Amino acid sequence: MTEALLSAHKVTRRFGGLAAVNDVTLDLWRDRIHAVIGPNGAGKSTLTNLLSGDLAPSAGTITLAGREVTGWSPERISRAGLGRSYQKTNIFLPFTVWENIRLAAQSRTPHAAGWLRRADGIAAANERAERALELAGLQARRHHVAGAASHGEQRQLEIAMTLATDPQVLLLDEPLAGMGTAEAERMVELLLRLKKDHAMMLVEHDMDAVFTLADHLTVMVNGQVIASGTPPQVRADANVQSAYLGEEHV
Ligand SMILES: Nc1ncnc2c1ncn2[C@@H]1O[C@H](COP(=O)(O)OP(=O)(O)OP(=O)(O)O)[C@@H](O)[C@H]1O
Repeated sequence: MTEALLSAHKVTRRFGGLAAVNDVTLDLWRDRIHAVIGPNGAGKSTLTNLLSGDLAPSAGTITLAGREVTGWSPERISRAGLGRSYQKTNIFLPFTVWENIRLAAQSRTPHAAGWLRRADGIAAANERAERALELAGLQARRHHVAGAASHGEQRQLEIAMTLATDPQVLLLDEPLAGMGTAEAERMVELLLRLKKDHAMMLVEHDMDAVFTLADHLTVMVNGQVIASGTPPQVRADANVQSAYLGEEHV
């Protein structure tokens, strides 16, 4: 059996007396979407920050593609194969869609000495950017100024910029936030396309999308995992029903 691409083992993060993430264990596998859900303040963003290296855990270990990465900087974790989209946009609005993706791809180019190696790096960055543009379905928007793109297209662009760094693991923080029905449907299709070559963790409040997309669900409340399993298993869990889902998905 192949191993998980990303594993968090008994990860805890305290802020003073508060355990925002408390003893959380979770595995992300290629070709699977793992949704993390829970009410506001449950610890989902803190967990994402721990996995991406934006925060260091107070306890526990994180392994990425077979290497322990606990305490590594976000840049080093990104180079090791983790891509993360942020709730707050990282897009340069005056630049075109292509320029934004190209810049993200270039951030992965080593600062090689010598013009030949630099030229190789530039060609590789162009290829990564082309692939990301196509995967995200933004070819027709290539020359559009990012600031003039719709909200849904800007979210697609954020994902394309993440893809341009060639990640194996994707952490997506509310990719459907603020979207209308048609935009949300396009994003769901995109995420299903991306699942094929990536391990994906999805933090999302849109329960229809979560139950459409997720192969595995982890439910957090007050920093702790209260349930973890397939969507039918989680749907049937009495604790989850009372803590979070209410009646509509039962
Ligand atoms: N830097 C920080 N310092 C102190 N407390 C924090 C910090 N970041 C988060 N917290 C607290 O940790 C808890 C978990 O917050 P977190 O943002 O991870 O929850 P969340 O599930 O992502 O919520 P939401 O769905 O609203 O984004 C909350 O009580 C929050 O106030």
